[in-house]
Amino acid sequence: MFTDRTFIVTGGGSGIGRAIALALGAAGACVVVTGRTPEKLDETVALLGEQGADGIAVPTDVRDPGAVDALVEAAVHHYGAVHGLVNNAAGNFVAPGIDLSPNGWKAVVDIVLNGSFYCTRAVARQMRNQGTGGSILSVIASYAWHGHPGTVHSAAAKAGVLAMTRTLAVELAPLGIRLNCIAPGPTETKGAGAALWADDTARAHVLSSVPAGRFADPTEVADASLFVLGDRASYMTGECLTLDGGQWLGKQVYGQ
Ligand SMILES: CCCCCCCCCCC/C=C/C(=O)SCCNC(=O)CCNC(=O)[C@H](O)C(C)(C)COP(=O)(O)OP(=O)(O)OC[C@H]1O[C@@H](n2cnc3c(N)ncnc32)[C@H](O)[C@@H]1OP(=O)(O)O
Ligand SMILES: NC(=O)C1=CN([C@@H]2O[C@H](COP(=O)(O)OP(=O)(O)OC[C@H]3O[C@@H](n4cnc5c(N)ncnc54)[C@H](OP(=O)(O)O)[C@@H]3O)[C@@H](O)[C@H]2O)C=CC1
Repeated sequence: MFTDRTFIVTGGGSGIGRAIALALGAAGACVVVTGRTPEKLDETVALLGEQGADGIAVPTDVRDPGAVDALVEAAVHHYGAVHGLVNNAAGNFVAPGIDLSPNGWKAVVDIVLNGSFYCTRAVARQMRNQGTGGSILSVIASYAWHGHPGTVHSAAAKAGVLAMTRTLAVELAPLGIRLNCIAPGPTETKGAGAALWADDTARAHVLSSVPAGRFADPTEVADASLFVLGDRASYMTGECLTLDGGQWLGKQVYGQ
């Protein structure tokens, strides 16, 4: 289903982004992984190579719109076209909003909301030029709609990404470009562990909020992402697929 298609995956050097990149590669796609740390991207490309898949690393800071344009140009230069984008790059930490500095707010909003817009805009322009259509997936979180104490920057930014997705889904549908979100629940990654549940108490607290009683594995998020990105979801746009073990429906997110 993904053969002869090229996908850009931001934050593709770790965690969920790497799992999505590897799943896309296993399904036949050419994968352009991006992020700020070249070594992590090179590791993903090596893993793609081990499974017989084709991928390249293009280090980019998604906060820089010029660098994002250059990322898309590099993908086109190497593979000839771009058919999909996964907005996965993110920053996060726990801080009460009242104590958050303007720069702390900006650090997260710049990566999550502004970065996702710059990437979406650049890739959609390329798809328009190609006349091919395409599929864009943004990784958000259910606190985009219910909020969460301690992560006002990320919750607000993810809510912005959801609104961006729904708005552009309508604008870009005539061009054959679909935009959707996926909202994973707590997922076992080093990045989220360090940012959100760094000690055993915090980890147990997060776990207690998940009716399914466990964290997600990044491969589970990747499997669902491939469904949304691929042709089996060809009439799905402006939507958000939640896979969180029942966490937000359980309404225990705010418990102490
Ligand atoms: C209680 C929460 C439980 C929630 C459970 C809900 C279910 C799960 C849903 C989870 C959804 C989302 C998950 C994720 O997003 S996980 C992704 C985690 N990965 C990363 O964060 C990787 C990338 N991270 C970073 O790059 C950095 O952490 C950062 C975002 C900070 C950006 O780095 P940068 O180098 O650009 O920024 P600086 O270090 O220069 O800092 C900029 C300002 O931010 C302030 N800051 C940074 N860390 C903290 C902190 N821990 N507390 C307060 N303030 C912080 C820093 O001081 C700078 O501000 P000032 O200049 O004013 O000092
Ligand atoms: N794990 C979880 O529980 C959940 C995660 N999510 C979302 O899933 C996505 C992946 O998170 P996860 O895998 O857990 O965490 P990671 O920390 O592993 O992933 C974040 C990635 O973003 C990249 N990144 C950060 N800042 C930038 C930047 N300015 N430019 C380009 N790349 C950047 C990082 O690479 P580098 O630092 O090298 O740039 C890293 O690869 C995020 O969008 C997160 O919000 C959603 C719900 C739950």
